[in-house]
Amino acid sequence: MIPHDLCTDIPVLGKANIVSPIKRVTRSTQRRQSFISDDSRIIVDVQTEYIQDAVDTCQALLSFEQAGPREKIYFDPSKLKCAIVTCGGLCPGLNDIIRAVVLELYHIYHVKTIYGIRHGLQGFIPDYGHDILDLTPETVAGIQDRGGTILGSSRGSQDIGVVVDCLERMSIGILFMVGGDGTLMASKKIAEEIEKRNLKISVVGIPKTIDNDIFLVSRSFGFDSAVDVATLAIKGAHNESEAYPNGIGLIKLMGRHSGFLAATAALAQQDANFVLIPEVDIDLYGDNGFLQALENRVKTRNHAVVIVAEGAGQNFFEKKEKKYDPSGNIVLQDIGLFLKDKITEWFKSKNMDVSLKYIDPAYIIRSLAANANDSVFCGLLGRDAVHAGMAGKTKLLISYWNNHYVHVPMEASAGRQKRLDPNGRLWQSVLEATGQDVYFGG
Ligand SMILES: Nc1ncnc2c1ncn2[C@@H]1O[C@H](COP(=O)(O)OP(=O)(O)OP(=O)(O)O)[C@@H](O)[C@H]1O
Ligand SMILES: O=P(O)(O)OC[C@H]1O[C@](O)(CO)[C@@H](O)[C@@H]1O
Ligand SMILES: [Mg+2]
Repeated sequence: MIPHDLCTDIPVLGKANIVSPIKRVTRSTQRRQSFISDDSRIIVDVQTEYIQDAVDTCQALLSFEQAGPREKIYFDPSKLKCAIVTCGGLCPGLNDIIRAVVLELYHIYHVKTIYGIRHGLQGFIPDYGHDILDLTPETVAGIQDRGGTILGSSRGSQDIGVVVDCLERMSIGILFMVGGDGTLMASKKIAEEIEKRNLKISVVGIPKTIDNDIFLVSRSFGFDSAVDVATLAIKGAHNESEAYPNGIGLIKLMGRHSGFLAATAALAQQDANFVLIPEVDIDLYGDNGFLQALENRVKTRNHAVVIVAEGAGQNFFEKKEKKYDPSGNIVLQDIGLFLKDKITEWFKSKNMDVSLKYIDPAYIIRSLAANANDSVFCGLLGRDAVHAGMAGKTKLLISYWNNHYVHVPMEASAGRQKRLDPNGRLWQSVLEATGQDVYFGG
C-alpha cells in the first residue's frame, strides 16, 4: 500500500499566464486532444481496500496530477534556454528521450536553444572540460536507431552548488534530467539549491532503468527492451542445455536490488526452471538448498535453465568490507561466476558429468537501442516532460502510473525503492511457470 501521507503536490515556479503556442481545440469538437487541466488527477492506489481505508482515515484519496500540455505556460519560448543530461547506467531509449524532448521543444513550442550536457553531472563542472552540444532537429536526426546516449553519461558525485552555478551562467530555464534513482536524488538536490537561490529554473526528471525499480513508477523506459533481449539469452541457454546430456544453462541478468527483469524475462520466455532474485533468499547447500534442487531437476529432465539476477544470493558470500562505486552504489559480488563455480564443484563431487554454459548478456542488454514499444513510450514521456517544464512545474518526474502519464513529486519518490513483492502476482507467476518449488526439498 502507498502511504496516505505521501505528498503529491507539484511545485511551480510561478503563475503560468502565457498562452500555449500549441494548436489544440477543445474536446467538444472531437478533432484533437484537448489541453490537460491541473485538476485532472489520477488516483494513486485503486484497490478498493485502500480506497475504503483512505476515505475512513483521511476523507480523501491520494492522486497524481495528470501529465500533458497545459493551455497556459510559464516560460516565454522565444527567450527560453533548455538543457538535457543523461546520467548513470546506459538504458535502451535514452536517445529516443533526447530526440523527443528536442523535437517537442523545437517544433511544438518553438524553443530554439537546447543544450546537451555531456557525460552526466560531469558536464556541468568546468574542470572536466567537456563540451556542450547544441541540440537541434538536425543533430538528433536518426539517433533513436542507436543504443547508448549521444550525450554520454557518468557516475560519481559532483558539487551541486557548482552544477547550479553552471545553470545560472548558461541562463537555463528548464533542465531535463534522465537517469535512475541516483539521478533522481541529484535532481532533487539541484532543485533544492535552485529554490534556495530563488532562481526560476525548472527541473524535470525522466526515470530510466532496466531494473524497473523506481518508486511510484510502474514502468520505466528501457525495461521492455531489456526483457526482449534477455529472452534471446534464455533461448540460447535453453538450446545449449537441451543439446547436451545433463546440460545446464546459467544466465546472469542485471538487477542490483530487484528481480523485475529476471522475473519478467522468465515469463516472457518460459524455458527457465529456476529464477533467483534479490528479494527472495534461498540456501545454497542442504536438502533444501539450490544445488540439491538443481541436481533433482537435472536428474528428472536431463537439462536445466537457471536465471540469476545480479543482486541475488549476496548472503552466499563471506562478509567482506563493502565496496561502493563512485556514485555510492554498493558493488555487488559476482553471483553469476560464483554459481558457475559452485555448480561445477557440486556435480564433480557427485561424479555427475554436466555440461554447464554460462551466459552474461548484461551490457548487451542495456546498451542496445529501444524496441518499438519502448520507442513509443519514450516519445510520450519526453513530450510530457516538455509540457511539464513549459508550464513552470518543477521538482517532478514523469511517471507512468495506473495506465496514465502523471507528475510525481521528486520528494515523494527519491530515496525510496520499488521491490518485487514475493507474495505478489509477478513472483507467484514465476513460481508457477518454472515449477522451481517442486525441486526444492526433494
Ligand atoms: N544522494 C545523491 N546526492 C547527489 N548526487 C547523487 C546522489 N546519488 C547519486 N547522485 C549522482 O547522480 C548521478 C547518477 O547516479 P548513479 O550513478 O547512481 O546512477 P542512477 O541515476 O541511479 O542510474 P542507474 O541506477 O540506472 O545506473 C551520479 O553522478 C551520482 O553521483
Ligand atoms: O556496470 P555499471 O555501470 O556500474 O552498472 C551496473 C548497474 O547498472 C544497472 O544496469 C542500472 O543502470 C544495474 O542493473 C546494474 O547493477
Ligand atoms: Mg541507481
